[in-house]
Amino acid sequence: MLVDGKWSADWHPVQAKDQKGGFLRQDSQFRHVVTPDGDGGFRADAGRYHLYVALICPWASRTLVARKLKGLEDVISVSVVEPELDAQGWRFAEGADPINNARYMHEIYTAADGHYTGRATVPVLWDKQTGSIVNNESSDILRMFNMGFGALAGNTIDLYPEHLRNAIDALNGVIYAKLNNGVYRCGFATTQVAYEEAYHGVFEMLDQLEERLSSGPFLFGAELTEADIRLFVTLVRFDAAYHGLFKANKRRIVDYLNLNAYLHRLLQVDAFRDTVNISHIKRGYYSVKSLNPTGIVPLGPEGIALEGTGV
Ligand SMILES: N[C@@H](CCC(=O)N[C@@H](CS)C(=O)NCC(=O)O)C(=O)O
Repeated sequence: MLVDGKWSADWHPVQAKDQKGGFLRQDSQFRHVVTPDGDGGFRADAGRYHLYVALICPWASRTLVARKLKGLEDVISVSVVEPELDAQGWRFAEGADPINNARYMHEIYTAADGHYTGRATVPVLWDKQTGSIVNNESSDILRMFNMGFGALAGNTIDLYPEHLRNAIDALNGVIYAKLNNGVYRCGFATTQVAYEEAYHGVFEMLDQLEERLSSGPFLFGAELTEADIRLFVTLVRFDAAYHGLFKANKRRIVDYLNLNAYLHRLLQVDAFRDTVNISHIKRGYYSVKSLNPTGIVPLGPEGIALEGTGV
């Protein structure tokens, strides 16, 4: 991580733990918002913003799905980091960052704030005009892509409709705690007790969702919302990475009738399918040395040989 703008120690997935040895995720620090009229300082202009992502990362993938669903591909450009994290975290291949010409993601953070202390996470929404980070919190970026770009968006689908907002927020909250972040708490637990607590939460949530999706097609019936995006990015990684590497191994998604059908339903939509890259997902997660010291990437499971275009 960065301490006062300097890369301080080799990258490690766990920097903070709770009293039981549970994994704690850091809070995002850049929380500005892009709006159609720029009243908060960042106006939605075509070509002004750049999105930094990793295709292994569920949080970054949320933003990629939303960008594509809203038809913002020509408005917001993208850079993709290499799937494997090395001692300095996320790395760019030669030429992958035409905006800042960075070699590592942490350079984007120090370009925005020379005294930044924290992890250099993706996604990041970068403002080319002021040379700064607008936001590094995927849930904010998702909402910005839904409404903040106004008429620049290529279509009018509303992923956070007024009449469902409270219900979406409530569902997002439990799915995040027990499942989206729950799988990480399972994988990065440093005690048996923390692991078991996280494990039970993951499968309680999957069981509840299996039930909920018996009447679909989406989490809120016929309306596709941001809650579906946030669930999808975890489901699509589950059998390939979380079941094995993170020891979330009571069941796989293919073992659930409704969840599996839902996952495949979403995969028929370009914005979902095209932003998935299973090879990046497997290589990336299995490169985490503390969980997989040999770095061997498993060949299985079969039946998920899904290769999207990346972005
Ligand atoms: N709250 C952030 C979390 C982002 C996050 O943790 N991203 C991970 C990748 S999945 C990351 O970049 N980790 C690198 C690190 O922690 O050093 C969000 O949702 O945007």
